[in-house]
Amino acid sequence: SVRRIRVVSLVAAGALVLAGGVGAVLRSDPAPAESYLTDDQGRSLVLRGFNTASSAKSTPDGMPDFTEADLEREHADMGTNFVRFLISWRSVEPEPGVHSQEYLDRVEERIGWYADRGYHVMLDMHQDLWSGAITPDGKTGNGAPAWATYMDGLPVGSHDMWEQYYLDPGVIRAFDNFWDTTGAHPELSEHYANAWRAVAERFADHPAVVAYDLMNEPYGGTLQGPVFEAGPLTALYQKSTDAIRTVDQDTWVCVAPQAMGTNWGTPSGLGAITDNREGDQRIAYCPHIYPLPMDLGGGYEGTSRDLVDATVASWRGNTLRTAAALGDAPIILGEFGLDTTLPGALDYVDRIYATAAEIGAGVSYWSRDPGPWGPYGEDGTARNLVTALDTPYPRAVAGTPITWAASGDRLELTFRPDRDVSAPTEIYLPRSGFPAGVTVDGGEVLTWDQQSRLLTLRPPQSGEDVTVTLTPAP
Ligand SMILES: CN(C)c1ccc(C(=O)NC[C@H]2N[C@H](CO)[C@@H](O)[C@@H]2O)cc1
Repeated sequence: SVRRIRVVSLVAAGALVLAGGVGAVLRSDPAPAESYLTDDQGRSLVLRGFNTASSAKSTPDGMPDFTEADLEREHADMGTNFVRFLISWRSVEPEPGVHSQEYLDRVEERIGWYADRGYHVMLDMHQDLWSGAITPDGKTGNGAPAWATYMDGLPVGSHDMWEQYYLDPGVIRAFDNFWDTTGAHPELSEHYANAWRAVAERFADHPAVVAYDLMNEPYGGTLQGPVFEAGPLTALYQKSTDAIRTVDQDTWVCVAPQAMGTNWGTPSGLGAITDNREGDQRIAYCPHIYPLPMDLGGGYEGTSRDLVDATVASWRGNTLRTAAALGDAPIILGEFGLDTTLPGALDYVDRIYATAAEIGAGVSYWSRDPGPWGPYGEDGTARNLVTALDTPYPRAVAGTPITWAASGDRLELTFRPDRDVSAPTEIYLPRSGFPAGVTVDGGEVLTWDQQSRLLTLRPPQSGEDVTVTLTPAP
C-alpha cells in the first residue's frame, strides 16, 4: 500500500539520516565560507522570500496566479526582499529554437513589481517529473516542453503519490533522453542551454535579477547520485553557464544538487563549475531541504523531531561541504516548507531560518501559494506563517557578515566592514518587535522609516569587525 511504501521509505531514510547525522556530528562541519551574493553597491545580501509560485507550473501563459497587490501585501506583512520566481522551459521555448519574447515580456512585467519594491529576483527554470507531456491530461509533470519529451513508448502509470511517477519507465526514459544517457538526443541539452541564453539576454541588465537557478530538483533517471551529479548534471550546468556568460557577465548562476537524497540531508556529488567571467566567480549553491519525517506528516515533535533534527544537522554539514567544493560558493536554500498545521511546525520554521543564518544562506520558502503550506489561506486570511516569518534580518550589509542572529525583538550582527562600500547597512525590523522604534548599540543610525520598517546604518570608518545590537526603543 502507499502508506506501507511511505513507512518503509521513512524507516530506510531515517536510518540513512541518523547515520548521516551521526556522521555529520563525528566529522566536523566546515566553517561557513562568509560568502554572499552582493548588490550593485557591493553590499552582502541576506535574502528572505518565497517561491512564487507553484501555480505557474500549469497555467497556459506560464504565469503564477499572483498579483501586484499580493506582492504589496507580502512586502507590508513580512518585509521580504527576495523571490525565487518560477519560469519554465516549455514557455521560454515553445517550439524548438523559437524563444517566446511574449512570455519573457510577461515575466519582465512581474519582475518589475519586485524591482519597484527593492526586491532581488532569482529566476528558477522549474521542472517536476520532467514535463506535462508525461501523462495525457498534462497535469502531473511540468517544466520541459512536449517536443523535448521522449518516452519512447514506455509506460507511465497512475499513482496517488506524485513522487511515484519518478519510478515509471516512461518518465525515466524522458530523463535518460534529456541527459543523453541513451545516446539518442544530444541536442536537448543544447536547446536547454540556449533557452537560458535567451532568458539571460533579456535580463542581463535588469536591476532586480540577481541569479539564475539553472534547474529545479534535477533527476538523473537511470543515473543516480555522484555518477549523475558529477557527470551529466555538472556538464549541463557548465554548458548553461557558458551560454549565459556570452550575454550576461554579472548575474549569479545558482546550481542545485539532485533532489533525491540531498533533500533529505545526504551528501551531493556535484562537480565544480568554471565561471568564465572577468573577476571573482559568481556561482552559488541552491539546495533544498525536506526531511522525510515531515513528508510523512510526523510534524516537529517526539521521535519525528529527533529525526528531523538529525536531517538538518546532516544537511547543514553536507551543504557546507558542497559549497566549499564549488569554490566557497554562497548558499541559497531554494526551497523548504511544510504544512504549518502540523504540530511543532513553527518551531521547525525557526530552526531552518536559524540554520540559514548560521551558514549565511538566503531562503526562499516553498511556497507563496495560498493554502496550509503558505502565508495566506485559500480565503486570503493571514496564517501563522506570516507572524513566524515577520522577523528582524540584515537585508544588505556594508561588508561581510560574520555572524548574525535574531529573535522577534532583538537582532545582533557582527560584520567585517568593506571600506570600498559606501552604501549603508540596511536592516528590517518588524512592527511587532519594535513598535516604538529601535535602540542601536554599536552603529550610527542614518535613517529609520516606521512605514517601511527599514533602518540604515552609516558604513563604519574602521575596517575592524563591528557588532551591532538592536533592541526595541523604550
Ligand atoms: C523521487 N524524487 C526524485 C523526488 C521525490 C520527492 C521530491 C520532493 O518532495 N520535492 C520537494 C518539493 N519540491 C517541489 C517543487 O520544486 C515540490 O513539488 C515538492 O513538494 C522531489 C524529487
